[in-house]
Amino acid sequence: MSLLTFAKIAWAVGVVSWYVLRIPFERKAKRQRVADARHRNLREMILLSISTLGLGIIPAIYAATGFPRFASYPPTVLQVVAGVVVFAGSLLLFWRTHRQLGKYWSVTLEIKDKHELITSGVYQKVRHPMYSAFFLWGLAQALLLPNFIAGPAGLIGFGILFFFRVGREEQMMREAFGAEYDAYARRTRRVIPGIY
Ligand SMILES: C[S@@+](CC[C@H](N)C(=O)[O-])C[C@H]1O[C@@H](n2cnc3c(N)ncnc32)[C@H](O)[C@@H]1O
Repeated sequence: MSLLTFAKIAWAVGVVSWYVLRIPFERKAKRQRVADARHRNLREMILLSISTLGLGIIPAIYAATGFPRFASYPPTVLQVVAGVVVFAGSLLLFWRTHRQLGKYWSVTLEIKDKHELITSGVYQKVRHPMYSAFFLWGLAQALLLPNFIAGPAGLIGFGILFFFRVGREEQMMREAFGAEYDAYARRTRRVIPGIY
């Protein structure tokens, strides 16, 4: 098997693992009644579509067909090994964030019935560890797919979702939790502990 084929398979295994890992949490979260869905709107759907394009559709087309071929370059062993390690770290972080958010998790922005603010564990130092995990996934994609378009598409697609969503998510949390969220925001960063 060539290094390129191995890298593409590693990327696909990572994506499928993420999908499978999420199934039980998705079921659990769906059972919880939604108290505030004001922020679940067309803008959110467009942002989610852009993210899916970058993290799923563009790399899947590249992995299956090699398109766009002109933007491809030969991968190195170090790059592929780093990609596998980063994807594994991303999946571990996903699992931990899902376990901690539990029934309060949602794909879009919403507040559940009797929603509680989680501030411990992976939520102790950063307010958006699940988004940190998505950025790690994007980085793993850039390392595993040696193509100047399909590789960075995940970081760009998810980056657009993140930067247009994060302020609104924090505003929604502030409205729901008031001073408790303000205090939490003061002692944490968004996605990188101690930095941002
Ligand atoms: C896709 S999840 C992402 C959560 C968080 N931004 C993260 O990156 O870990 C979005 C939902 O999680 C919920 N949420 C976000 N931060 C939370 C927290 N610290 N405690 C409880 N629920 C939270 C919000 O209700 C939001 O609709």
